[in-house]
Amino acid sequence: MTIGVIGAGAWGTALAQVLASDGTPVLLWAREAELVEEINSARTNSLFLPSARLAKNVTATNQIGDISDLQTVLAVVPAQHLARVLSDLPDRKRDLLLCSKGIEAGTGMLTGEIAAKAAPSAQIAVLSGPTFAHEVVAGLPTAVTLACAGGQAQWERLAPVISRPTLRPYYSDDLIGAEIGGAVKNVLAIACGVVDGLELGQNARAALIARGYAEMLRFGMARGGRADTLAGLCGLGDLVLTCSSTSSRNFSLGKALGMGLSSAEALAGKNSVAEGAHTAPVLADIANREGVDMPIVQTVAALLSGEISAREAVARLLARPLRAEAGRPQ
Ligand SMILES: NC(=O)c1ccc[n+]([C@@H]2O[C@H](COP(=O)([O-])OP(=O)(O)OC[C@H]3O[C@@H](n4cnc5c(N)ncnc54)[C@H](O)[C@@H]3O)[C@@H](O)[C@H]2O)c1
Ligand SMILES: O=P(O)(O)OC[C@H](O)CO
Repeated sequence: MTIGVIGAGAWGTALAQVLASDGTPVLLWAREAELVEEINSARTNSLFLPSARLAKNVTATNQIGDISDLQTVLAVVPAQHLARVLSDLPDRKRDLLLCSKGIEAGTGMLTGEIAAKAAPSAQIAVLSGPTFAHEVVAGLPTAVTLACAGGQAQWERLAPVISRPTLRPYYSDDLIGAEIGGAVKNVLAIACGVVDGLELGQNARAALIARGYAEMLRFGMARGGRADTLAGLCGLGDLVLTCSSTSSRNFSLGKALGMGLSSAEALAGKNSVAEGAHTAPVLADIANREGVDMPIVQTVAALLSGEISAREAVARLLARPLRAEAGRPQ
């Protein structure tokens, strides 16, 4: 059974390759015509994942209609483009796995809400977790959360289709928790990158991870997600990964901000996406509106907009009133 993958960025390419590693045919939709040609002839993706060497059972196409009849489709385009791209895919009853991590600017929609609108006949699942694409494509062991809207029945259908010796999914039925973990950790990784850029030390980074996790939990639970989901691969697991490495585009963006660049300077000329830069302002707005205390997220949004400098961002967080660590803010 052929698996469809929409989006040939780093993550779509890595997923296509790992799924093809047992001989399964994979059809990969790339937006860039020259990339289709490169994947099908040279079996590489020099634009988004230069380390990848793709199996011959990965076929690229520029026509999203070619994916139409496939029963299992992974959507791996940046969250800001998901609605547009899905609107080009004929709506069918199928399993649609959402693999991007972000909140749509303007609407504040999570990827599941975007997909429910654009692909109402599909049964949705969210695949998320600590997953650097270059490690997955190299065949290194990786575990993810697979949150299934269709519950156990969908999981039993999808688990054998998605699992591979180096890709281990864990079942969840909490789509909101899985989506929020992935979206919020990107913003927190920017904050941790700032700490690195300013050379503030590892104590500060660990403090940001722990206090950031408290923000992720508050927001996730306010939106109906569960704490045990956010304690798992798609929440804490991904937070720790992304906050610890310059392999993360979000962490690297934060590091550049910490070193004194503006967000425009730090993002200039990049063809890869740092989702946290798009998610931070909309997440900060939603948190404000809904009264969810998210000081780190608010500070990252202010830094990205140029309202404050990196040093002012740190000073702002350190000057907050003292409070209890656990429970609701007083
Ligand atoms: N790279 C990773 O390691 C990784 C891992 C897990 C999840 N993700 C998530 O996967 C999603 C895709 O990220 P990526 O790393 O594959 O992307 P990328 O940064 O490697 O590439 C950018 C992607 O955006 C697409 N794009 C650019 N403009 C577009 C437009 N107007 N319409 C549609 N598509 C457009 C490009 O075709 C390309 O596929 C993001 O939400 C990201 O957070 C990435
Ligand atoms: O490079 P980043 O910051 O987009 O992170 C990639 C993945 O989401 C890590 O799980």
